[in-house]
Amino acid sequence: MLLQVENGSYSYTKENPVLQGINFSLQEGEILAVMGPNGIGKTTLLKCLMGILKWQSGHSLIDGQDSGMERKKIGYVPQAHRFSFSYSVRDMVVFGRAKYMSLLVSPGKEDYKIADAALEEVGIVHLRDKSVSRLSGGQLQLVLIARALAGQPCLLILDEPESHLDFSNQFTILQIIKRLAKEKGIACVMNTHYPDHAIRFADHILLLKGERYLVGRPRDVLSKENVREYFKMESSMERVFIDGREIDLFVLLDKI
Ligand SMILES: Nc1ncnc2c1ncn2[C@@H]1O[C@H](COP(=O)(O)OP(=O)(O)OP(=O)(O)O)[C@@H](O)[C@H]1O
Repeated sequence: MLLQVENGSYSYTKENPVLQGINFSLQEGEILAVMGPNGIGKTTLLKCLMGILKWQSGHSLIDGQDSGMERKKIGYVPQAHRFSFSYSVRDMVVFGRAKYMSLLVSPGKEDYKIADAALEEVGIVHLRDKSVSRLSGGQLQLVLIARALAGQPCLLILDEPESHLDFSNQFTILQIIKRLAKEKGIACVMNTHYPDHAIRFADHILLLKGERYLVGRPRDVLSKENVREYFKMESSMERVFIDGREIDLFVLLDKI
């Protein structure tokens, strides 16, 4: 078991508990999509997993060790907001090595080698010398994934990795995440607002709702009944065959 969360709870104020008694686990190479209405606690969960916020009860373990002690094993991919500074893509990616470097020490040959391999892994070697302030949103998202990869994580945490991207770039990013998970065995936890992305790319969904939550296979978690209860929407999921492929199609029908 790579990631294990046991009885995790967190609240910013006593009156409003955000996460209560969360339990789930993730194996190497598995993708967990975290879903739920706005303001329900998805980002808070990611922050607890990364140790930016401390669980108030319970804990999370990576490879059986407290995740606070294993922070180097976690790579974080924030949402892609434009940078105004003019680092090159390569320098930005080598920042992913910072956790292995002592203060005031510059990255060495080996760090650049690992950064270059990360650029290659996500297919952006051609952007290597470009300034990060001159990238499109999709390119920047790939740079942020490469930066996280340069840290050689076994757990990637991604905050809405496909937000602000056109549907083609959304697909590209999610395919890359899936490939990294399956080929390199990296476990991924990503927040998403898109049910069809979770169904297509995730192995499990964690659906949050106030004091409750559900965790399980996408098809089970996003059942008609659950979507009605958690999002107040009518929906339907159909299994279809297109070009010889079996695909679960999720459709939102109406607000209740
Ligand atoms: N620093 C903070 N202090 C107090 N309350 C906070 C703080 N950060 C978040 N909250 C509250 O905690 C709850 C969960 O916030 P969180 O950002 O985790 O939600 P979310 O599910 O990620 O939302 P969204 O889908 O809109 O991004 C919200 O009610 C929010 O107002």
